[in-house]
Amino acid sequence: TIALQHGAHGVGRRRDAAMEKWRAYGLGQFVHWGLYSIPAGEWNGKQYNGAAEWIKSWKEVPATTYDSLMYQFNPTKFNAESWAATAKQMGVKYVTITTKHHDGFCLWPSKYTNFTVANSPYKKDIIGPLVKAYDRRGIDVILYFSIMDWHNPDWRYDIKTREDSVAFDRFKQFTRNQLLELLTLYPAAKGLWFDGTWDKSWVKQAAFADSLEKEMRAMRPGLIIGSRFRADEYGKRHFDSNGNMMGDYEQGWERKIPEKITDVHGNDWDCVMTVPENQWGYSKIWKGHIKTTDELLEMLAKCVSLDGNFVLNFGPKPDGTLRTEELDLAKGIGAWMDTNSEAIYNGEYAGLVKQDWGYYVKKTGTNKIYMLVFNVPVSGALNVVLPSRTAISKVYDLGGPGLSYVPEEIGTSTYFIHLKQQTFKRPFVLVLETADNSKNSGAQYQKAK
Ligand SMILES: C[C@@H]1N[C@@H](C(=O)NCc2ccccc2)[C@H](O)[C@@H]1O
Repeated sequence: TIALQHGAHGVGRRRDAAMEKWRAYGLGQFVHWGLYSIPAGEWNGKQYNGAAEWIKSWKEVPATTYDSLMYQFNPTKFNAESWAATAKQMGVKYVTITTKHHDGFCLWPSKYTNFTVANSPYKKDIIGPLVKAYDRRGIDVILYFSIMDWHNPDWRYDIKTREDSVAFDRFKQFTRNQLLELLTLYPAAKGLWFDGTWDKSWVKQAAFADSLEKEMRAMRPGLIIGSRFRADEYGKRHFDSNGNMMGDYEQGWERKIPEKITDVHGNDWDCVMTVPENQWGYSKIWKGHIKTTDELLEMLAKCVSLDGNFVLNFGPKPDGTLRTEELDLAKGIGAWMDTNSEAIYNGEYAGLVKQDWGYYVKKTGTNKIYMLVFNVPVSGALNVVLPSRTAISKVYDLGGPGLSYVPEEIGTSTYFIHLKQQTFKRPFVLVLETADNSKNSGAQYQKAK
């Protein structure tokens, strides 16, 4: 191993209560809201092809003109309680909310810049009411913060000159001030989701970022910070020069999901996902494929089956309301969660051979295994292979009370579960209870029917 001054602070998973709770969330909500929600991917009647929250970087958009959008920010229909109620009904256990995106506009009245809600027609703090509304419903709040800040004149993409260095030192103090301000103003926040940390200027700040991370953790014991915050002194991000993960969970899964368990290296992680292909902020026109409820449920199942959390993004409208498509998805996911959420919450990798019919989730600390079924085989028989010396002791359908199954043993710890109906409209969950059958030598196979 390489001697590192600013590498990972620990090896392996955090075992404290705060992180155990984070690990158990399963389903989360992301909220991207800010000045970019006003143009919503369009400028002077022309569509911007990139992500709506990046429109300030579009050559057609003069930065100062973009910044004057602050004088139009007046979400008269904003109601934190209704956003939180929608999230509660959807079944999310945590929410990640943008406090400041790359454009530099702050949704809280920061005293370190004028580019905040305080100087908009709306005037009021947005973050405070959101933290309160979600927190009192038992939904933990994580604050998203972009290090990259296109509004602050001291921001640099790289540090080449003495002047760059002097300016960026001011920027680092500004960043530290804002982060300590957020932790002070919103003590209920359980974590920080950092973004905009890939440019050389920040990657070179291993020492500063390391001490800032330590300072924030000291200020808020249990604080959860992901792998995207800081690099080690060799510029290594997410995993340090010894291959140890930075931070408490891997933050590399942006709009993508790991395929197999070895892709996650035994770490905690979350996948953040957009409903359209690549729009986080509100975009007037959603181009390309819009994910359906069942697609999103399958992504959720896949993430939880591989030891991760699935975080679905919402991009509220400039008036503060949620768009219909997102409300409908929240309702559809919520309806499925009403019946099946026990297969999602406190779920972990079951360690079983992956089958085509769907995903296994093991209930942490139990021998209960859930089968989340998305693809019913034409045979109607779901194959289950358990570790040798393990048997199925019980199988029942989470959705159909009283619907239970007698598995057919077709080999050592190998079974078919014969479904009783052919067509299913929605993904469904079977619950497996297993037992150790090591005492049975040469188990008697059920005669094939
Ligand atoms: C959570 C999303 N991250 C912002 C972004 O700039 N992503 C670009 C990116 C894509 C993949 C790895 C790092 C950065 C997007 O604008 C969203 O805020």
